Parts: sequence; structure tokens; C-alpha cells
Amino acid sequence: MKSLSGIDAGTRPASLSALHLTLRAGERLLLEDFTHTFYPGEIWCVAGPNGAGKTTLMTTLAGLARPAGGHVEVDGERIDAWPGAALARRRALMPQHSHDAFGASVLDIVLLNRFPHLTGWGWERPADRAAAQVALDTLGLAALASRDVLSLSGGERQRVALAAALCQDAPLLLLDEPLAFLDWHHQIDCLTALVQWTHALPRTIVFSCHDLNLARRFATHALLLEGNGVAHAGAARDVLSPALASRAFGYPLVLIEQGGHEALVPALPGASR
Ligand SMILES: Nc1ncnc2c1ncn2[C@@H]1O[C@H](COP(=O)(O)OP(=O)(O)OP(=O)(O)O)[C@@H](O)[C@H]1O
Repeated sequence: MKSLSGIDAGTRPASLSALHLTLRAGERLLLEDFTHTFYPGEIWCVAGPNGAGKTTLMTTLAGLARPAGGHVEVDGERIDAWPGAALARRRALMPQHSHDAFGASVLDIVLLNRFPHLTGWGWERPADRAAAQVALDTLGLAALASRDVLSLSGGERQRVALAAALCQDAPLLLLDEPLAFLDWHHQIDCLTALVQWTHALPRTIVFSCHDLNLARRFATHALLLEGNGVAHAGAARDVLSPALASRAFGYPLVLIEQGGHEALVPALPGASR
């Protein structure tokens, strides 16, 4: 398999592996015996209908939830064997929801994610402030650095959460619906920034997303969960195809093409496909 970085998967060390992973929600089987390896330079979109298990998978891949079967490895080591601070330097998780219990500046909120890099008394160093500034600049948030996070709009707060995850400077980023609350312009800006972020080291990004068209455009690969134990993994355009997406979402989708653009859209009732 080749990624956008142009490096053969076989010659690179794996960032993240799922080995015989089985996920359940109560009695419901979400994912069964899933084995896959994620490599640097790859941007994976996790897609699937509501309740299919995207958040459950992201949380499990981050090592914050135990799978019903199988296990996860980061850099070839079982995730449950990693010391917490060392793991936090290797992988960052942006959860689906973030709650602000108290007011603080945007810069301070982003700086909180430098905790895995702090040493001694735990005071941040110039390098930590520089990393926070880079993350804010990357997401076009520099002008908001001194604003109280409680005064931000939902979309601005979402971008701050993404900046905080970038500031952690981990080579593996797990982002649960990073585009929620964002308008199209900001969705595209964020995805463009993530593509550049991925190629810089290179890093690996796994993000969940409901917009199949943005995923087809920006992700190198896709993991489509059907929510019944079945998952499809591969090149984004192959996996997010009309046939597989129609099956996963339980609604017929068609691919329309115009002037080099492609879009998956719900089929009109009664229209020929
Ligand atoms: N603690 C829990 N106990 C029982 N069921 C749970 C629990 N947490 C999640 N679930 C169920 O697990 C299933 C998968 O949830 P999950 O949040 O992973 O789905 P998702 O694909 O991220 O959904 P969405 O697109 O709506 O965000 C859902 O049916 C949910 O109700």
C-alpha cells in the first residue's frame, strides 16, 4: 500500500495497529475481529452511521477503553503497556466533546496539552509556548489567543480543541469529529492544515467525520463501519464508494460528477441510478 507520502508501507514502522479488535456496546456487536495497521503519512477517515461505533473505536485506539477482544499497539508496543506520559507524547486524542468548567485564555487552554512534555516543576518553557503559538497559527486562531475561551462560539471552541491536540505534538493524532460545528470554509481550512501537519514529520491522523465528500477529497484512506461488526478499510475513494456507503448507511447514494468534481448525494426517490 502507498500513502500520499510516497513511501511504501512495508518499509515504514507502523504507528498504530488494531489486532483482532472486537468492540461491543452492551449486547450489540460493533466491530468484529478487525486487524489493520496505520502508517505515517496516512490520513484515515472513520465513517459510518450514527451509533456505528466511531467514538467507541477512537477511544479504544487511544487506549482509553478496553476492547471486548483483541488489542491495540502503538509503535509496535501494546497500548496498555505504555506509561501514561510516554503514550501522551506519542498519541493525542481530541474527544468529540470538550467542556470548559472555568474561564481561561485560549493560549492557556492550548498550553494545557503540553503537559506530557513538561519536566521538573512543571513550568512551561519557551519551546512549549512556541508549540502553542504554532498550533494557534496553523488553525488561524492567533488573534483569539488572549480571549476567554468561555466567550468563543461553538466553531471557534472546536478549532481551539483541535489546536490543543496539535500542540501536544504527537506523531499520531486521533480526532473524534474535529469538523463538528465548523462551516465549510473552516472545515476545508482545518483539513488543509491537517494534511500539511501530517506530511511535516510525517505523522498519522485518524479522524471521524460525517461528510463523505470531504473525506473522499482530503483523506488518503477510509475505514467505513457498518455498525454490525463489519468494517471496510482501504483507499478513501474505494471505500467511500456509492455501493459500500449505500450499504453502510442503509440509504441509496449516487456519485455525481461535474467539471472534475465528484459528490456522493442521496438518490432521489424513484430516480434511475
Ligand atoms: N456506556 C454505554 N453503554 C451502552 N451502550 C453504549 C455506551 N456507550 C455507547 N453505547 C452505544 O454504543 C453504540 C456506538 O456508540 P458510538 O458513540 O461509538 O457511535 P458513533 O458511531 O460515534 O455515533 P455518532 O455518529 O452518533 O457519534 C451506540 O449505539 C451507543 O448508544
